[in-house]
Amino acid sequence: MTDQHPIAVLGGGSFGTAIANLLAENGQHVLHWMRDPQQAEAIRQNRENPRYLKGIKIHSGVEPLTDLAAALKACDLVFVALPSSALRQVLQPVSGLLSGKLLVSTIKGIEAKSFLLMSQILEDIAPDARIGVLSGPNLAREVAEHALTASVVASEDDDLCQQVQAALHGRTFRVYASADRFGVELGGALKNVYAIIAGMAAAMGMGENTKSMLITRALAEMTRFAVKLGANPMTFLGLAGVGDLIVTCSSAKSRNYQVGFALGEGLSLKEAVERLGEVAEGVNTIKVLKSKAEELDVYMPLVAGLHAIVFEGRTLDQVIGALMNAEPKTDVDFIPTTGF
Ligand SMILES: NC(=O)c1ccc[n+]([C@@H]2O[C@H](COP(=O)([O-])OP(=O)(O)OC[C@H]3O[C@@H](n4cnc5c(N)ncnc54)[C@H](O)[C@@H]3O)[C@@H](O)[C@H]2O)c1
Ligand SMILES: O=P(O)(O)OC[C@H](O)CO
Repeated sequence: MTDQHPIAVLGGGSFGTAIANLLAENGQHVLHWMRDPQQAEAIRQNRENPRYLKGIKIHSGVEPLTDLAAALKACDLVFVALPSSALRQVLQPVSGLLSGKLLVSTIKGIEAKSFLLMSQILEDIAPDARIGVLSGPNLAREVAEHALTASVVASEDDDLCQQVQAALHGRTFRVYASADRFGVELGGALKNVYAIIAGMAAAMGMGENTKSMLITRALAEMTRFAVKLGANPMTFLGLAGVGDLIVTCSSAKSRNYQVGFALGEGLSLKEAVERLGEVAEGVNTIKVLKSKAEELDVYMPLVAGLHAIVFEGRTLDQVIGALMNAEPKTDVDFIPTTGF
């Protein structure tokens, strides 16, 4: 199904560019909003976004533009691929144009002051909009290079899910639907923190057993936290939970993993972030998550350990020692005891 209207993608970084290209390859006319006029002009001229997706040809159906109001007025379906730190600042001033729109956040972050997820911020800014999220194991470069990929669109609004599936589903990109917007979105935000830890472990030369332990204990920890917030633990067994956790904790293409790798090599957080030069949402999530876990009294030793290394001056050896010597725990917290 081809939408009558163009589709807007907000954000000129790697994921916005990858999503814009996918939509255009599916026959959609895409208005790709970015703040940088030079970047928009370069894409218009050269059909490439060299800073964020070097070497990827941008489809002729993608129209880069810097007039946000024009993009929003022309489109009903809007994908939002901005850094979490920019969301309010970009969309609050144009909130009057968002009423009735289908707003789909691809942002994997948490607002520090409020602990709101990005689709909750969209609700706050645009109470009359229809809201969804897109999340899953979706490294932008691999999406753009047509690696076979699956994602999840999540919303209480079934029609929104169907419209997103119709627009994005293609030869190399498969979109599953979920009604659990909160769980899907929370999984995407939480896994970034564990990818930093996995990158650190890789830099220290740790083995495959260690990687597997980290990913599995990360899943236990994030699920425990999510359940405390009222989320459905089963969602964490899907693409946007364990699926995204695996890819981000395993791939040097992940920016969060790269930050962790740099920390493991001995760089400071500031140096690691500067060397990356792109968004690694997990960096901001560490503090927010640590304090929320304490407030809710949820046991999150990996988050606490990472926080201790990055913000409390503890060494990797001290934290690893404390983690390995901690009292043994139960493997799986949420085993149903009836119904089998
Ligand atoms: N890159 C991926 O593989 C990937 C995959 C899925 C989801 N995401 C999520 O998508 C979101 C965006 O990430 P990305 O990878 O595209 O980031 P990126 O680092 O590749 O690019 C960020 C973009 O945002 C723009 N930007 C920054 N501040 C802005 C502002 N105030 N106003 C307007 N534009 C601004 C930058 O100019 C840049 O174009 C993040 O939350 C990320 O977690 C990324
Ligand atoms: O590069 P990262 O670490 O932001 O991860 C990208 C995506 O979230 C992977 O699904």
